[in-house]
Amino acid sequence: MIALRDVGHSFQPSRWLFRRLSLAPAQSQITAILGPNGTGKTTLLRVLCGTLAPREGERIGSDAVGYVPQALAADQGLTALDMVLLGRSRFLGRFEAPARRDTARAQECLDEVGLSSIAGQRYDRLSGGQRQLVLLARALASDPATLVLDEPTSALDLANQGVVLRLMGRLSRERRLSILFTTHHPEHALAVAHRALLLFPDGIHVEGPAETVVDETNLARMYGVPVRRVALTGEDPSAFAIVPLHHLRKTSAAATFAGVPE
Ligand SMILES: Nc1ncnc2c1ncn2[C@@H]1O[C@H](COP(=O)(O)OP(=O)(O)OP(=O)(O)O)[C@@H](O)[C@H]1O
Repeated sequence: MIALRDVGHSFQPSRWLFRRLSLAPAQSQITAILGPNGTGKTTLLRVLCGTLAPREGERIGSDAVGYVPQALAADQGLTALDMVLLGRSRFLGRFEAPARRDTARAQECLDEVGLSSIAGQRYDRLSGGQRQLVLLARALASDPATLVLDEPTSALDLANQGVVLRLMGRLSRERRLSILFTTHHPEHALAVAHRALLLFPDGIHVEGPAETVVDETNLARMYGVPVRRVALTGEDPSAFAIVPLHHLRKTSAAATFAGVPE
């Protein structure tokens, strides 16, 4: 498995994004990473993947990590299936072409994210959400022990958010993958994650069972907005919504402008 011991990183002198951060994600465990914009979530994922050396501390382990970035520009002309096949590159020799089994595995992974019908379409012409799902399929095609996803639901509609959350649950249960993902949706963390890591704007972090640390107090402190966890009556007893109290009030200006009586 991959683990971090006492890592810290800063891009500017004496402005640490995080410090003394340790993580030891277990097999079959899902960890959600939450924090306001710019607190270092993507930076931490890069450290986890081994593509960025931390200023302090160490990354331990050499298992294969599948990384799903937020977005990726593609060479023109690559199809969705070509993109997923890139995930097989760690199994191929330097100038070796993918074998039939690699193509079959890539197709299987596209199917897993519900996109087998667009296998032949050009990746650079897909929608943002479709690209996000193709990148997830690419990571799966590398058959990783650890899957690291950067805001995997950010470009997805409500139904596809559910597809990805359910898929993460299934991969952790059935394939025993260790999964880490960043999100701006606390309810997604509570729905699927066993553990949660919260990055606060002052460089402090908290890690623990998701049910314990993703609470109203920590969310309000982290985002600087009061937050309520509201039970949804008439639903499953565990169904709830996380509601930020922005105290917004619409004016009637637009309706008046359009000549619509109030
Ligand atoms: N290569 C880099 N060089 C200099 N500064 C960087 C670099 N990469 C990120 N940063 C800075 O580090 C900080 C954290 O960036 P990061 O992308 O990790 O935040 P994040 O928590 O993922 O944000 P968001 O929620 O907006 O995606 C930001 O201030 C960003 O500008």
